[in-house]
Amino acid sequence: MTALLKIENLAIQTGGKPLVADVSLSIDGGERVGFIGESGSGKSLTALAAIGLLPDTLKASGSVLLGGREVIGARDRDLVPLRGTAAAVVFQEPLTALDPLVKIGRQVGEAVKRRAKRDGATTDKASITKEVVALLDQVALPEPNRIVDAWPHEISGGQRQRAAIAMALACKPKLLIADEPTTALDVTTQAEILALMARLVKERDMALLFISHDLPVVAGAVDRVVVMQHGRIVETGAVSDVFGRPGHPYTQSLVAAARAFDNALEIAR
Ligand SMILES: Nc1ncnc2c1ncn2[C@@H]1O[C@H](COP(=O)(O)OP(=O)(O)OP(=O)(O)O)[C@@H](O)[C@H]1O
Repeated sequence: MTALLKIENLAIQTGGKPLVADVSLSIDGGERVGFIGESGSGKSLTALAAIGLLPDTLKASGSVLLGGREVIGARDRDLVPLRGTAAAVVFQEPLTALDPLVKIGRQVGEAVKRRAKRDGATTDKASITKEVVALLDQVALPEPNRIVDAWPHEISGGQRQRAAIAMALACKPKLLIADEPTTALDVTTQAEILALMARLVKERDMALLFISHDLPVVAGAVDRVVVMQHGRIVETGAVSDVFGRPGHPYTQSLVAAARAFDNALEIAR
């Protein structure tokens, strides 16, 4: 089977300074992979490189095959058809994806329309609206008919993240990249969004690249984990192996910190 995403020897630099080095990683259809590591370890840059969204000031080398197409060095217009279809991204802050000046229904509708055009399906207003409402319903937004007409600031942070997920799903991506999708949310909402993503990934048989610095969150969301430190992969393997018997000192410290936190909660109970 061809991998959905195959990264080989990825390096990212700025003005000669290495930010990411020697990253190789492959994700097959339906696989759920977690990226874990401290802030600044290169997780987001690796994910952006995977879909060709690195800022122009950064230089990438190596190879990134997304849906069988080389991303590094490709022209942006050649990558546009891959984005949303081969892979779609959900960012930490939903307003990265949502335009604050455009109503939710119209934004999700634009994404649905792009998909319909690509598939040669009808793009009349009634069918687009119907699909938008169905998508908002799938991400469990209450009263989707009202939310269609809402501005982003009129709904909660958790609801905005649900709307951003609906937009990401509109093009039926094979791989969903979630970059700290719950970090900006309160704990209860975090749990709801994680449960939603787990359900959608399963129902739609998508692969998942889940980026987080929160070890318990990653452990619950994926099967395989990649640990990054200082721009390099230091350990990779099945969640149960890496977190159960961490080999690298950095992973050991992450696991120890998560255990200490768990114990503190236990004592407080
Ligand atoms: N546009 C940029 N120009 C220069 N350096 C950058 C740029 N974007 C990120 N960096 C640097 O690259 C390194 C890796 O950043 P990256 O955002 O990938 O980390 P991360 O692991 O995703 O962290 P976080 O969890 O905080 O998002 C950091 O040192 C960061 O400061």
